[in-house]
Amino acid sequence: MRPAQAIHNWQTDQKADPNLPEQKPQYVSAFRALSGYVRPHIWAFIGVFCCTLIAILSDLLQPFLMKIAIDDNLLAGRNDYKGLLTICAVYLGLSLSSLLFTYLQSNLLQHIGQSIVARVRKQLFGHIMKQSMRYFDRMSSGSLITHVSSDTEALNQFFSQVLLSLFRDGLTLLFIIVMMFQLDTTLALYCLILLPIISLIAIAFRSFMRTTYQLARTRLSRLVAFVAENLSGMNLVQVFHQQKEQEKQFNERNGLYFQANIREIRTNVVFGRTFDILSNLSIAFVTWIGGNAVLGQNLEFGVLYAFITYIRQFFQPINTITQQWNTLQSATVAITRIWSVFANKPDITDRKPEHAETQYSEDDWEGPQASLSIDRVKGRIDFDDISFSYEEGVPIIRNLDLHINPGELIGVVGTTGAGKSSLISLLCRFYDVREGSIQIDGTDVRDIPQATLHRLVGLVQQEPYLYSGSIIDNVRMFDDTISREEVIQACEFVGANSIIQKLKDGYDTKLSERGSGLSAGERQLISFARIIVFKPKVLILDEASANLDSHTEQLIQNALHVVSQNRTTIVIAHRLSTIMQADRIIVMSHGEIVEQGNHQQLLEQEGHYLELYQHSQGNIAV
Ligand SMILES: Nc1ncnc2c1ncn2[C@@H]1O[C@H](COP(=O)(O)OP(=O)(O)OP(=O)(O)O)[C@@H](O)[C@H]1O
Repeated sequence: MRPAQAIHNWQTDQKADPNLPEQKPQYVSAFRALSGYVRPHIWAFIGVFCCTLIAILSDLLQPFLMKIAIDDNLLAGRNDYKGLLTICAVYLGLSLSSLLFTYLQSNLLQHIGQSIVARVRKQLFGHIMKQSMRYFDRMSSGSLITHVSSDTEALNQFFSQVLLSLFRDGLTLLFIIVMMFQLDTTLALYCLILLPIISLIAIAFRSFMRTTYQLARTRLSRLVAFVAENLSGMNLVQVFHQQKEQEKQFNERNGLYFQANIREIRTNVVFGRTFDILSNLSIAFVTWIGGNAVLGQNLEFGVLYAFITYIRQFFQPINTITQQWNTLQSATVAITRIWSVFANKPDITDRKPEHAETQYSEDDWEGPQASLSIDRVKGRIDFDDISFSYEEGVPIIRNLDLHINPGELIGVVGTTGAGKSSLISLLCRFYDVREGSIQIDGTDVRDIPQATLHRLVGLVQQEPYLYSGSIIDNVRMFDDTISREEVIQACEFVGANSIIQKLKDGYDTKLSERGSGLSAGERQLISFARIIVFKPKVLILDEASANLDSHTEQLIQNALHVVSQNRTTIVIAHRLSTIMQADRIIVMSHGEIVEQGNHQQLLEQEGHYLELYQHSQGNIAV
């Protein structure tokens, strides 16, 4: 596959130069990485090349045509009106052709750029989705969002601006030089003296402008971060009457951004004018040298006219090419960053069955491990002497043994940081154990395809996540094969129906981001309904630690009761009242099980559980 080849190229290049700092543009490897994406569009690129060529030639033949009109017609005194009209018609045709082919070239290139970017973005998102939780622990969501949005956009700029400019402006410069030599070698050589001077000035200005541009961007991002922080902590700002202080800080940042912007605009204007002056000086220079030659009858007037026009056209491509240097730099950094995401292989993957050539999916889960069929799973869970740590040398769970019978309701309690959530993360295979094994009905979870495992094990999280969308879609997780009736039935089952009916549009009520229009308890009830419609064999509930009102708490208790029927259930409890009726309660401390038994037995042991119970009776959170 071509993108795979591109990634391979990128990885090879990284190995070849491992000491390069991450942010430094690596032009060669970036271009090599892109090659795999470019190949499918090769014919479109050839089309762009042809259009560009025709557009450039149409532009550059116009002064030449004027030269013919002046020297061969007007100054030759031939009074050839027909010839003049033909020249004017060809001139018009060339202008139209330039317009048409520039339009085609730009449209085609935009289309290629956007197609490549859409493909990279799709693959990038898919790749990120496959990463394990360990990866998300390391990567901030902010930087991942940047990779998927702005970095891919920088890729688009690479095609639509950098590539186009290198291509179009490079060719234009080349053709102008060829035309000049074609017209008059001496005058062309004089003009070439100007080329390095103009280029040096343009480069110097560009690098100065880059500094001012970066300063403005940095100040803008500080301003945006400040606004974002204030919006998310708005209640704190209001409670502590910080409005005036925050406004003062905002004004300071706003002022700095304003200054940076003004500096950027000024630099832009100075650069633009300097370029204009240089252009005029060059024209004056050519007019003086060329004018003398015309007066001495060593040069035709039409040639001088054409030269002056070419000199005018000479500046535009130099200006654009130097402008693209910044874009090229940021695009290559972006490409390097995108490919560093691609290069990261997910550390939790489905194991291949023996002798299989390809990664196996849930459909071919019929290997030696596949004696487990979803419908026949009873829900026995064995944690066999497991040990786990997030970071090397910092054990979180140590030699833990826990055997849960099918249909058992297990409560897990313990102090904060005891390792309760980590235990269920291992069962869901968000992480892999370092030692020991976890089995469902005797099959190691590492041998179960992840898609199947996540169908077997349903998780209601401490902070249930609701998506922007209707309640119906949130319950059935956008799976249209689940009918509206099934959703309503599930909601009735867990007692969420009466709450949903009271909402403005009932089941069609659109929830805002993360379901912020609902209370924590209501969100939990909806996620219970989700569990019911997906019918997992094992249910894990990481109970919300937030205080719920007694009515919602009762609703949740009832919901838990109904969803745990005939289903192995593990409840991580923050309120002991939730699990007092559990078949067995596990007490964890520092990654170990220190006590287990039912509520009464544990109270009688007069150990950790009793202590937690007494705390909870005193309304202190466990
Ligand atoms: N992603 C992570 N990376 C590194 N350390 C982590 C991570 N998640 C949890 N920990 C650490 O692992 C330990 C156990 O955390 P865990 O969340 O399993 O505890 P818990 O018993 O569920 O606590 P709580 O009751 O507060 O939710 C804690 O010391 C925590 O800081």
